[in-house]
Amino acid sequence: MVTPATPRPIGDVPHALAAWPTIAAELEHRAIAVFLDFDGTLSPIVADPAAAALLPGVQPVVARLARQVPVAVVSGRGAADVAERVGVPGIHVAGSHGFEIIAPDGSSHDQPDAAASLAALEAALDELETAVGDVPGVVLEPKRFGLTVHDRMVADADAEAVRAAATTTGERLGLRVTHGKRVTELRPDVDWDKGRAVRWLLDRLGDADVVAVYVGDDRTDEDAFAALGPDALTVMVAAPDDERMTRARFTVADPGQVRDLLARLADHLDTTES
Ligand SMILES: O=P(O)(O)OC[C@H]1O[C@H](O[C@H]2O[C@H](CO)[C@@H](O)[C@H](O)[C@H]2O)[C@H](O)[C@@H](O)[C@@H]1O
Repeated sequence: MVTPATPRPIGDVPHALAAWPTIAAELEHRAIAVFLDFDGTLSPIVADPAAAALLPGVQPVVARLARQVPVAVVSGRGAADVAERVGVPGIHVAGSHGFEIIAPDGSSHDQPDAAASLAALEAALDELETAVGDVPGVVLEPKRFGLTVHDRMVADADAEAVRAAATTTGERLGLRVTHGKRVTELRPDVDWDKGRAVRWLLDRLGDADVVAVYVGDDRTDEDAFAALGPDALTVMVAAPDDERMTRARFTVADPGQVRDLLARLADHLDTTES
């Protein structure tokens, strides 16, 4: 059982690139597995969720890492959607916040209790199409095991009503409702999240001593930081003046610094033996 690290203000968390010598020493001669969030981590946040794409230079470094160590992308997006956007073969992809996992050989694993919520998710989509589908700027993004209601492109005057409608509908249908970066997310109300998915993947890698490197930017990534505990190399993507709390051990400011950190990790793996 892992004891989660204690949350602290993001501004108090050391910067991963400044702390690189310490990190490199910690990783020396250790087996590593890399877990990466997508939106806000590998891909800059943009207004239209359909337009999100890897930051230039990220794909080659993720591909390079995937040739060195196990790599998984862990996203709130649907697994097929995020796999296509990342476009790197040989990696695991955990989509719908970890409810659907695609292995490098293409085989897939759905969290077994999630299917019971498929009817509720369909009903939520129908209801919200009627209730808020015509509000200018609203984007409804259904995934295999989730529904995201986006309000980033909605006028400020309407955004709260959109969030309230999504919350009310989700709760009435027995779904779990969470709020992220200008999104209301509906998913199965099952004891499963990115943290459980990452631990599930680690169990299958078959090396109890592997060090998990996890990089993410949002509340759902905090579930992974908590599940991995203080021995993992957890990195929060956030500006130093961000007022949130995090359980991550390090920060970087943006996806450009994520790319730089991953490149350092790949260089390190080239020069050391695990
Ligand atoms: O776990 P993640 O990979 O970070 O996915 C979380 C949600 O990210 C996406 O929405 C966010 O990014 C959009 C594109 O930059 C942005 O428009 C939106 O405001 C953000 O919340 C994605 O569209 C969702 O499905 C994910 O659940």
